[in-house]
Amino acid sequence: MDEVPKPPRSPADFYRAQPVRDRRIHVMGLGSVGKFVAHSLKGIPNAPPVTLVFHNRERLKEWEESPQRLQCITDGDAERREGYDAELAFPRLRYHGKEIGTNTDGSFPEGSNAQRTTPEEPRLAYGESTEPISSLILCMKSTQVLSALSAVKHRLHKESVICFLQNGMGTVDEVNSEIFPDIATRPHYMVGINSHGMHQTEQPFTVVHAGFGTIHLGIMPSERDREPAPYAPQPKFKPHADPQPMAPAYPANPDPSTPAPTAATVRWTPNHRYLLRTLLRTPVLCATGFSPPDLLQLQLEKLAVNCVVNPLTVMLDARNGSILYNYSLTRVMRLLLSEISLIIRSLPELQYIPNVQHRFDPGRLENVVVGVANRTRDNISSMLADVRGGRQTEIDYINGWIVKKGEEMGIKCFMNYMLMHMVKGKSGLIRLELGENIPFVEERSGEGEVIIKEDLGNDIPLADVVSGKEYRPERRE
Ligand SMILES: CC(C)(CO)[C@@H](O)C(=O)[O-]
Repeated sequence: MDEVPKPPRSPADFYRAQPVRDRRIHVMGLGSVGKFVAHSLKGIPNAPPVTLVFHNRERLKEWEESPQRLQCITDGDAERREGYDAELAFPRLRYHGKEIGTNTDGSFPEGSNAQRTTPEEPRLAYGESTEPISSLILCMKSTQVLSALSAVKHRLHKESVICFLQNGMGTVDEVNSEIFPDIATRPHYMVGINSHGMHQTEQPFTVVHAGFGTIHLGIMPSERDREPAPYAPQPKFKPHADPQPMAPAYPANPDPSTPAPTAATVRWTPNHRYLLRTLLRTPVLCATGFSPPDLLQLQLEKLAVNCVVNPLTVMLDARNGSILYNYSLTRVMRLLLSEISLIIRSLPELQYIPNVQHRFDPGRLENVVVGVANRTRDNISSMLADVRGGRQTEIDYINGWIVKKGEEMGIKCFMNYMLMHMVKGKSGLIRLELGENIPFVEERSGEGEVIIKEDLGNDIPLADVVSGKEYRPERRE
């Protein structure tokens, strides 16, 4: 009879039994987060090979003509690291949720819906690669994940691991339905929540690490290895006195159609384990690992913060601290949080987790939001920065996710729906203004700064002075 292989007893046994064959880590999305992560990875002992994946030819050329170093500035000290490989992967353009391909130079093919990455047509542009990718960290904004991932999907296989480092929720679901619909060949996933503060400078390939934070990491159980059911934590202890299982204060399963939980244990693949351990042993990242249910709750807490701070700072065009100590804005915050709390507390995947009703009650969420707004009071939120820069915002993955979940559960989230469209409206206006370079509201005659002339005298009728009929005020340019 064949001997059944024993499960590995320690990480060392695991590595011996299932060695990591490919240590290379690809980083896509080379904004401040991508540069920071790639820079940090090269600072550890026995650093992994890191490939920077550029999204356009000009940027790759700029890199190749530079000393090929990433620079991170912390408290005024610049640290340069080198030894990176570089590649090119043109994002696939998407219109109305559909991929419409790209030319070899990355430009949009006129009137074409052809995709160039079919196996029969493997034409490669300079810098492109067809090598398989084992570990990929995605650092771009949620809005760019689908088009970026599409460009390398043929290089990812069922043992690859993708680490998502985006704000908001819903990206992974979109990737599943749009990029990897087949569960049998879908790569494994990890999710990270970043709270480091970073920004870019004029200097190329440089990031400023302005606020020390953490990265909360967790692996997502693959649907291949388990039934798609809510995550349930393994019971850690049993009460001695009472042989009955512990019952939460709220009914564990208010919705009879919700499937029963399965065990929260996950199957670790070598790539999973390797990428997670590599990120955990990178001190600057301050990364910590969490179980899937814990990570989900941390994501939802961050979502609640982003649902309030980000759109309000956009509408006010002000720093994060502006929403504090303001009676009217507190009313707005509470209305938003009452909807957000209801949606989160109704999520079927949280029903088996104890204390969810208290952790996500509106009062506690308000404390969390106010705490973050206070700690980051001098920051410009990422959404406000996007709106000011004429870029697409992540609102669909923040308030939009709450609205969408509400629709699925039959709960109407009016406040979040309105705020989402206010942000989209404002962002659209600014993008038009920036794109066409036309001032949107032109002054009418008689409007503008009024300069009172010294010699008007008392004999001029007040009405004429005010209307500017006879003595039209001069305007300053
Ligand atoms: C917490 C937060 C709002 C602080 O600026 C940040 O997540 C952001 O800017 O999106």
